[in-house]
Amino acid sequence: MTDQNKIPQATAKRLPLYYRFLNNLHIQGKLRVSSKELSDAVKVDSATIRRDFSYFGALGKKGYGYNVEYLLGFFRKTLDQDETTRVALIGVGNLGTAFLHYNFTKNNNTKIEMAFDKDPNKIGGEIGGVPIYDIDELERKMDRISAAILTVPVSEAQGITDRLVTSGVKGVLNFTPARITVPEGVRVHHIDLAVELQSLVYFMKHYPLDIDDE
Ligand SMILES: NC(=O)c1ccc[n+]([C@@H]2O[C@H](COP(=O)([O-])OP(=O)(O)OC[C@H]3O[C@@H](n4cnc5c(N)ncnc54)[C@H](O)[C@@H]3O)[C@@H](O)[C@H]2O)c1
Repeated sequence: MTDQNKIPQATAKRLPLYYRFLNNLHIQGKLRVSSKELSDAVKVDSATIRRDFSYFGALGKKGYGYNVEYLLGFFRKTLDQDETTRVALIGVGNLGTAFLHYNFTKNNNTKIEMAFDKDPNKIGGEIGGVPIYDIDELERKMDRISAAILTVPVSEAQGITDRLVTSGVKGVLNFTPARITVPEGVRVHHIDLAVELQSLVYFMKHYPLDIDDE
């Protein structure tokens, strides 16, 4: 097994991107891929790709590129593709409902197994094949769930997070604007579309891609 500690975090973050693209190539029967092709597809410059891949012991050959099968084998092991991570979603509102409809299992190894809400009209229902339980039953229902998606109102975020942590959750994908606090050993990734949009607009203004406009 490869020593994952040797891979820098920035590289590790790109692994799922690479994996998804290579898996599609593999399905199409492609045996090799050039760093240029990869770069165009995943929007990472080819120098970075070459550096990333050198950590995996995959050195591209000039005029040949990278062996798709070898890379996929490596990524599967590193990303533990064989083992599905069980995920719970808390808050089946606008955002939560959209996530439940989205099939996360199509391309990777995560699966939303269950959802929770406090609205009696939603409890007992099902969206995208995922059962919706009463939030009061969180501790009782959570079985081998290691990650959670948080799509509740901001005021509920910390309280729910505390309960998730007590139930053994080790990672939270936080869509609420709340800056939640967790004990050491629990990872929180915060996703804010407003920030992403602002950043896009900033780059559009200050780093325009269309050189004719300059
Ligand atoms: N990160 C982003 O880019 C982004 C974008 C839009 C919304 N949001 C945030 O995502 C969250 C959800 O937004 P939304 O538009 O889906 O809201 P929503 O009001 O449609 O949904 C919230 C859901 O949470 C449920 N809920 C409330 N309290 C609960 C509790 N204690 N336990 C379990 N469920 C509970 C409600 O019944 C409802 O179904 C909000 O915090 C919002 O600010 C984030």
